[in-house]
Amino acid sequence: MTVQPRAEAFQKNAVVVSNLRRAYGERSVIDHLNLVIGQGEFVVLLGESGCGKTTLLRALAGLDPVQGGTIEVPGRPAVVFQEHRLLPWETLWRNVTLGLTVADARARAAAALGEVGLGDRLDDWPRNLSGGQAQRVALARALVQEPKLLLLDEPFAALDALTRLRMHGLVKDLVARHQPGVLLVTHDVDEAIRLGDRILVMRDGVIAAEHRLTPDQDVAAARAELLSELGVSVRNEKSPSY
Ligand SMILES: Nc1ncnc2c1ncn2[C@@H]1O[C@H](COP(=O)(O)OP(=O)(O)OP(=O)(O)O)[C@@H](O)[C@H]1O
Repeated sequence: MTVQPRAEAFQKNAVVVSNLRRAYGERSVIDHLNLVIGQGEFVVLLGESGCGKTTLLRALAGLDPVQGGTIEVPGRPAVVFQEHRLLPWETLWRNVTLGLTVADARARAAAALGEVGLGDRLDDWPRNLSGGQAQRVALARALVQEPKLLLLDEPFAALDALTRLRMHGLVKDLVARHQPGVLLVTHDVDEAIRLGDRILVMRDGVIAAEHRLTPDQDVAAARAELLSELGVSVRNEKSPSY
C-alpha cells in the first residue's frame, strides 16, 4: 500500500482517497487503498484483468457505493469510457452539452469540439463518425464540464494503433491546457509510460507499486520493470513477449 506525502494532500483541488474499501458481499475488491491525485497530474492505473481498476474508477466517479474510507473529489468528475456512449438521436453539439444548463450551450460545444478537431461537425450525427472521432466527441463532452477530475476507463482500447497514438497526443495537450487531475485505467504498458506523470500498479485491490516518470526516463527500463511487476516475463528489455 502506498501512502502519499501529506503535503500533496493539501494541494488545491487534489483528489484524496483514504482507506477505501469496496466489497461485493463479503468479498473485498479494494482494501484500505490510499491515493492522492494533484491538480493537473496525470495518473495511470495499470493492472491485470480483475484486479479492481474499474471498481476504483467507478467509486471515484460516485457511480457505486463504498463500504469504508473516504473519497474527496473537488466538484463533479467527468468520465470517458471505452465506448463513446453518444446518443445516436442527438447531434454532436447536443451530445457534448447534454445535461449542461447553460445559456450559451452551442458556443460552449463549438469551443470544445474545436479543441478536439471537430469544430466543423457541430450538426453532424454520431453515426457518421469513425471510432476515433467518436472518442474525441466523448472527450469534448467531458471537458466542456470543466472537471477538476477526469476519469478515463480504457478510452483508447478499441482504437487502431495509429489513432491511439494520435489520441495520446491530443489528450496530453488537453490535460496540459485544462489542468484536471486525471486517472487513466489501462492494460497497455506503453500507453501508461507515454501518458503518465505517475504510474500505479494495482494488484489484488491495493496499489502494489508506484513509478514517477521523468522526461529523461529510460523507457526500456521502465517498461521492463512494469512488466515484471505485472508478472509478465520478458526475454529481453528490447522485445517484450506480450
Ligand atoms: N457487480 C459485481 N459483482 C460482483 N463482483 C464484481 C462486480 N463487478 C466486479 N466484480 C469483481 O471485482 C473484481 C474487480 O473487477 P474490476 O472490473 O474492477 O477489475 P478490472 O481491474 O477493471 O478488470 P479489467 O481490466 O478486466 O476490466 C473482479 O474480481 C470482479 O469479478
